[in-house]
Amino acid sequence: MPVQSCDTLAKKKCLPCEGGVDPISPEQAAEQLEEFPGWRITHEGKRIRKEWVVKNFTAGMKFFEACAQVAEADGHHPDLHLEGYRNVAVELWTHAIGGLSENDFILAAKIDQLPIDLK
Ligand SMILES: C[C@H](O)[C@H](O)[C@H]1CNC2=NC(N)=NC(=O)C2=N1
Repeated sequence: MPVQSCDTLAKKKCLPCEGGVDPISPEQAAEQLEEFPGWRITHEGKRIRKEWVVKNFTAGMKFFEACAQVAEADGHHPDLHLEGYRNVAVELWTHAIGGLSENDFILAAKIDQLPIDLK
């Protein structure tokens, strides 16, 4: 996958993924993440993750609702974490291939454009 800007990726739509393709390599993922401030690679290169501290629990839930809208529109879904009532994390990976695909970076770009009430 060639390195793309967040803007370019945010204009794309996730494609249905039923498996049968190789995940993006950790090296390619690291290169692509240079375009994504605040995101990092986890799980030996199989996921990407970003964390925020939001104003309060409601702000976290509102952010998750906005993430849900984007996920449902694109048919690709994040893992959402809300701990300690305001520590929010989003993890993205393509379950069908057990690793990262372009879909994960498309969704990350769209999630980064969502409103979020920070602490
Ligand atoms: C057909 C459709 O692409 C699949 O059911 C989708 C749904 N959402 C998904 N979300 C994520 N993160 N990974 C998947 O493999 C996935 N598969």
